[in-house]
Amino acid sequence: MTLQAPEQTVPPRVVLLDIEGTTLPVSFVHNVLFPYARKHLTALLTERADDPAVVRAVAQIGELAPGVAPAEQLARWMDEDAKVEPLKTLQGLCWDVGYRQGELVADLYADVVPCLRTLHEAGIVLAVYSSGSEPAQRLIYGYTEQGDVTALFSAFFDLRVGGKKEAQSYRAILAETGWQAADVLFLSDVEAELDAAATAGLRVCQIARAQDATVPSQRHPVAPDIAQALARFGLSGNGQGVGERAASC
Ligand SMILES: CSCCC(=O)C(=O)COP(=O)(O)O
Ligand SMILES: [Mg+2]
Repeated sequence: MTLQAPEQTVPPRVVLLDIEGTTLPVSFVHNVLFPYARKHLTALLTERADDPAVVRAVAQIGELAPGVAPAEQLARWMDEDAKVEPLKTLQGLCWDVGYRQGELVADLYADVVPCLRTLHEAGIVLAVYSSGSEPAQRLIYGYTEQGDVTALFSAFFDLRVGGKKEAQSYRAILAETGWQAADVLFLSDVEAELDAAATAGLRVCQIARAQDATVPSQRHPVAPDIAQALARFGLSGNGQGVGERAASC
Protein backbone atom coordinates (compact mmCIF):
# COMPACT_ATOMS: atom_id res chain seq x y z
CA MET A 1 0.00 0.00 0.00
CA THR A 2 1.31 3.48 -0.82
CA LEU A 3 0.84 6.11 1.85
CA GLN A 4 0.65 9.69 0.66
CA ALA A 5 1.89 12.35 3.09
CA PRO A 6 -0.43 15.29 3.77
CA GLU A 7 0.60 18.44 1.86
CA GLN A 8 1.27 20.23 5.17
CA THR A 9 0.91 19.12 8.76
CA VAL A 10 -1.57 21.83 9.83
CA PRO A 11 -4.88 21.32 8.04
CA PRO A 12 -6.70 24.27 6.46
CA ARG A 13 -9.39 26.12 8.40
CA VAL A 14 -11.20 27.33 5.30
CA VAL A 15 -12.11 25.47 2.12
CA LEU A 16 -12.90 27.75 -0.83
CA LEU A 17 -14.68 25.96 -3.66
CA ASP A 18 -15.07 26.59 -7.36
CA ILE A 19 -18.37 25.29 -8.81
CA GLU A 20 -18.16 24.23 -12.48
CA GLY A 21 -15.97 21.14 -12.79
CA THR A 22 -15.43 20.97 -9.01
CA THR A 23 -18.80 20.52 -7.31
CA LEU A 24 -21.00 20.43 -10.43
CA PRO A 25 -20.34 18.67 -13.74
CA VAL A 26 -19.21 20.94 -16.57
CA SER A 27 -21.93 19.32 -18.67
CA PHE A 28 -24.67 20.57 -16.32
CA VAL A 29 -23.44 24.14 -16.70
CA HIS A 30 -22.95 23.95 -20.48
CA ASN A 31 -25.84 21.66 -21.45
CA VAL A 32 -28.49 22.72 -18.96
CA LEU A 33 -27.81 26.10 -17.33
CA PHE A 34 -26.30 28.04 -20.23
CA PRO A 35 -28.93 26.94 -22.81
CA TYR A 36 -31.71 27.76 -20.33
CA ALA A 37 -30.38 31.29 -19.91
CA ARG A 38 -29.81 31.72 -23.66
CA LYS A 39 -33.43 30.77 -24.30
CA HIS A 40 -34.85 33.27 -21.80
CA LEU A 41 -32.41 36.21 -21.85
CA THR A 42 -33.96 38.30 -24.62
CA ALA A 43 -37.45 38.09 -23.10
CA LEU A 44 -36.00 38.96 -19.68
CA LEU A 45 -34.46 42.15 -21.09
CA THR A 46 -37.86 43.41 -22.26
CA GLU A 47 -40.20 41.94 -19.64
CA ARG A 48 -38.08 43.12 -16.71
CA ALA A 49 -36.63 46.26 -18.24
CA ASP A 50 -37.50 48.24 -15.08
CA ASP A 51 -35.95 45.77 -12.65
CA PRO A 52 -33.00 47.65 -11.05
CA ALA A 53 -30.69 44.65 -11.55
CA VAL A 54 -31.55 44.55 -15.26
CA VAL A 55 -31.14 48.34 -15.58
CA ARG A 56 -27.70 48.12 -13.95
CA ALA A 57 -26.61 45.18 -16.10
CA VAL A 58 -27.73 46.91 -19.30
CA ALA A 59 -25.80 50.03 -18.27
CA GLN A 60 -22.70 47.88 -17.67
CA ILE A 61 -23.09 46.31 -21.12
CA GLY A 62 -23.24 49.83 -22.59
CA GLU A 63 -19.96 50.71 -20.86
CA LEU A 64 -18.19 47.50 -21.93
CA ALA A 65 -19.55 47.41 -25.49
CA PRO A 66 -20.64 50.90 -26.49
CA GLY A 67 -23.00 51.05 -29.46
CA VAL A 68 -23.83 47.33 -29.47
CA ALA A 69 -27.40 46.20 -28.74
CA PRO A 70 -27.46 44.48 -25.31
CA ALA A 71 -29.03 41.25 -26.65
CA GLU A 72 -26.39 41.05 -29.39
CA GLN A 73 -23.53 41.62 -26.98
CA LEU A 74 -24.92 39.04 -24.56
CA ALA A 75 -25.09 36.49 -27.39
CA ARG A 76 -21.43 37.19 -28.26
CA TRP A 77 -20.38 36.75 -24.66
CA MET A 78 -22.33 33.52 -24.35
CA ASP A 79 -20.65 32.20 -27.53
CA GLU A 80 -17.25 32.98 -25.98
CA ASP A 81 -18.24 31.77 -22.45
CA ALA A 82 -17.06 35.20 -21.30
CA LYS A 83 -16.90 35.70 -17.55
CA VAL A 84 -18.35 39.22 -17.38
CA GLU A 85 -20.55 40.62 -14.62
CA PRO A 86 -23.60 41.80 -16.59
CA LEU A 87 -23.93 38.46 -18.38
CA LYS A 88 -23.55 36.56 -15.12
CA THR A 89 -26.11 38.79 -13.38
CA LEU A 90 -28.67 38.32 -16.15
CA GLN A 91 -28.08 34.57 -16.43
CA GLY A 92 -28.67 34.38 -12.67
CA LEU A 93 -32.02 36.16 -13.05
CA CYS A 94 -33.08 33.65 -15.73
CA TRP A 95 -32.04 30.69 -13.60
CA ASP A 96 -33.90 32.11 -10.60
CA VAL A 97 -37.16 31.58 -12.49
CA GLY A 98 -36.10 28.11 -13.65
CA TYR A 99 -35.24 26.87 -10.17
CA ARG A 100 -38.38 28.34 -8.59
CA GLN A 101 -40.57 26.76 -11.28
CA GLY A 102 -38.94 23.37 -10.76
CA GLU A 103 -37.38 23.32 -14.24
CA LEU A 104 -33.85 23.34 -12.83
CA VAL A 105 -32.33 21.24 -10.04
CA ALA A 106 -28.58 21.41 -9.43
CA ASP A 107 -26.98 18.08 -10.24
CA LEU A 108 -24.06 18.25 -7.79
CA TYR A 109 -21.45 15.51 -7.80
CA ALA A 110 -22.51 12.79 -5.35
CA ASP A 111 -19.57 13.33 -3.00
CA VAL A 112 -20.18 17.04 -2.52
CA VAL A 113 -23.01 17.37 0.00
CA PRO A 114 -21.92 14.56 2.38
CA CYS A 115 -18.38 15.88 2.31
CA LEU A 116 -19.33 19.49 2.92
CA ARG A 117 -21.73 18.55 5.70
CA THR A 118 -18.96 16.69 7.50
CA LEU A 119 -16.55 19.57 7.10
CA HIS A 120 -19.14 22.05 8.33
CA GLU A 121 -19.88 19.91 11.39
CA ALA A 122 -16.13 19.71 12.06
CA GLY A 123 -15.95 23.52 12.16
CA ILE A 124 -14.25 24.07 8.82
CA VAL A 125 -15.35 27.32 7.16
CA LEU A 126 -16.77 26.72 3.67
CA ALA A 127 -16.98 29.37 0.98
CA VAL A 128 -17.71 29.57 -2.74
CA TYR A 129 -15.83 31.43 -5.46
CA SER A 130 -17.40 31.19 -8.88
CA SER A 131 -17.76 33.38 -11.96
CA GLY A 132 -21.51 32.84 -11.63
CA SER A 133 -23.15 35.66 -9.68
CA GLU A 134 -23.64 35.27 -5.93
CA PRO A 135 -27.42 34.89 -6.41
CA ALA A 136 -26.74 32.19 -9.02
CA GLN A 137 -24.42 30.39 -6.60
CA ARG A 138 -27.07 30.51 -3.89
CA LEU A 139 -29.59 29.04 -6.32
CA ILE A 140 -27.31 26.12 -7.16
CA TYR A 141 -26.90 25.21 -3.51
CA GLY A 142 -30.49 26.17 -2.70
CA TYR A 143 -31.99 23.75 -5.22
CA THR A 144 -30.02 20.50 -5.07
CA GLU A 145 -31.28 16.92 -5.15
CA GLN A 146 -30.45 16.91 -1.42
CA GLY A 147 -32.42 20.09 -0.74
CA ASP A 148 -31.21 23.53 0.28
CA VAL A 149 -27.60 23.34 1.50
CA THR A 150 -26.70 27.05 1.34
CA ALA A 151 -26.40 27.17 5.15
CA LEU A 152 -23.21 25.12 4.87
CA PHE A 153 -21.43 28.13 3.38
CA SER A 154 -20.18 31.18 5.24
CA ALA A 155 -19.42 33.31 2.19
CA PHE A 156 -19.99 33.56 -1.56
CA PHE A 157 -17.58 35.38 -3.87
CA ASP A 158 -18.19 36.22 -7.51
CA LEU A 159 -16.73 38.55 -10.14
CA ARG A 160 -17.25 41.45 -7.71
CA VAL A 161 -13.81 40.53 -6.28
CA GLY A 162 -12.32 40.08 -9.76
CA GLY A 163 -11.62 37.25 -12.20
CA LYS A 164 -10.62 33.83 -10.95
CA LYS A 165 -7.37 33.80 -12.92
CA GLU A 166 -6.10 36.97 -11.16
CA ALA A 167 -4.05 36.68 -7.94
CA GLN A 168 -5.48 40.04 -6.85
CA SER A 169 -8.97 38.51 -6.59
CA TYR A 170 -7.78 36.02 -3.96
CA ARG A 171 -6.01 38.83 -2.10
CA ALA A 172 -9.30 40.74 -2.13
CA ILE A 173 -11.07 37.72 -0.60
CA LEU A 174 -8.41 37.53 2.14
CA ALA A 175 -8.66 41.27 2.81
CA GLU A 176 -12.46 41.12 3.02
CA THR A 177 -12.60 38.08 5.34
CA GLY A 178 -9.44 38.47 7.40
CA TRP A 179 -8.50 34.86 6.56
CA GLN A 180 -4.80 34.02 6.53
CA ALA A 181 -3.71 32.79 3.11
CA ALA A 182 -2.09 29.63 4.48
CA ASP A 183 -5.32 28.67 6.28
CA VAL A 184 -7.29 28.56 3.04
CA LEU A 185 -7.46 25.59 0.67
CA PHE A 186 -8.82 26.49 -2.79
CA LEU A 187 -10.28 23.65 -4.88
CA SER A 188 -10.78 24.11 -8.62
CA ASP A 189 -10.52 22.16 -11.85
CA VAL A 190 -8.83 25.03 -13.74
CA GLU A 191 -5.04 25.22 -13.48
CA ALA A 192 -4.88 28.97 -14.21
CA GLU A 193 -7.20 29.60 -11.26
CA LEU A 194 -4.99 27.45 -9.03
CA ASP A 195 -1.93 29.36 -10.25
CA ALA A 196 -3.56 32.66 -9.29
CA ALA A 197 -4.66 31.43 -5.87
CA ALA A 198 -1.22 29.93 -5.16
CA THR A 199 0.42 33.22 -6.16
CA ALA A 200 -1.74 34.91 -3.49
CA GLY A 201 -0.42 32.35 -0.97
CA LEU A 202 -3.45 30.05 -0.72
CA ARG A 203 -3.04 26.28 -0.61
CA VAL A 204 -4.51 24.71 -3.70
CA CYS A 205 -5.58 21.35 -5.07
CA GLN A 206 -6.96 20.54 -8.47
CA ILE A 207 -10.15 18.48 -8.65
CA ALA A 208 -9.73 16.39 -11.80
CA ARG A 209 -13.09 14.74 -12.31
CA ALA A 210 -13.12 11.73 -14.65
CA GLN A 211 -16.58 12.71 -15.92
CA ASP A 212 -15.25 16.13 -16.94
CA ALA A 213 -12.07 14.67 -18.46
CA THR A 214 -10.07 17.33 -16.61
CA VAL A 215 -6.43 17.37 -17.70
CA PRO A 216 -4.37 16.79 -14.53
CA SER A 217 -2.18 19.67 -13.42
CA GLN A 218 1.59 19.30 -13.61
CA ARG A 219 2.13 22.10 -11.10
CA HIS A 220 -0.33 21.48 -8.27
CA PRO A 221 -1.63 18.59 -6.15
CA VAL A 222 -4.40 16.74 -7.97
CA ALA A 223 -7.30 14.67 -6.60
CA PRO A 224 -10.19 12.94 -8.36
CA ASP A 225 -12.82 14.19 -5.92
CA ILE A 226 -13.25 16.43 -2.91
CA ALA A 227 -12.86 13.72 -0.27
CA GLN A 228 -9.47 12.71 -1.65
CA ALA A 229 -8.36 16.33 -1.97
CA LEU A 230 -9.22 16.93 1.68
CA ALA A 231 -7.37 13.80 2.75
CA ARG A 232 -4.22 15.16 1.10
CA PHE A 233 -4.47 18.22 3.32
CA GLY A 234 -5.04 16.45 6.63
CA LEU A 235 -8.83 16.65 6.58
CA SER A 236 -9.35 12.92 6.40
CA GLY A 237 -11.57 10.49 8.24
CA ASN A 238 -8.87 8.95 10.41
CA GLY A 239 -8.57 12.11 12.51
CA GLN A 240 -4.78 11.84 12.76
CA GLY A 241 -3.22 15.17 13.51
CA VAL A 242 -6.28 17.26 12.82
CA GLY A 243 -7.90 17.29 16.26
CA GLU A 244 -11.37 18.83 16.34
CA ARG A 245 -11.24 19.68 12.69
CA ALA A 246 -11.08 16.06 11.57
CA ALA A 247 -13.47 15.38 8.74
CA SER A 248 -14.74 12.17 7.28
CA CYS A 249 -16.33 12.29 3.87
C1 LIG B 1 -22.68 29.74 -10.35
S1 LIG B 1 -23.64 29.29 -11.58
C2 LIG B 1 -22.95 28.71 -13.05
C3 LIG B 1 -21.53 28.91 -13.24
C4 LIG B 1 -21.20 29.92 -14.28
O1 LIG B 1 -22.01 30.73 -14.66
C5 LIG B 1 -19.89 29.87 -14.81
O2 LIG B 1 -19.56 30.70 -15.64
C6 LIG B 1 -18.92 28.88 -14.34
O3 LIG B 1 -18.09 29.52 -13.52
P1 LIG B 1 -17.01 28.81 -12.57
O4 LIG B 1 -16.23 29.98 -12.09
O5 LIG B 1 -17.75 28.13 -11.47
O6 LIG B 1 -16.18 27.90 -13.39
MG1 LIG C 1 -14.30 25.28 -12.52
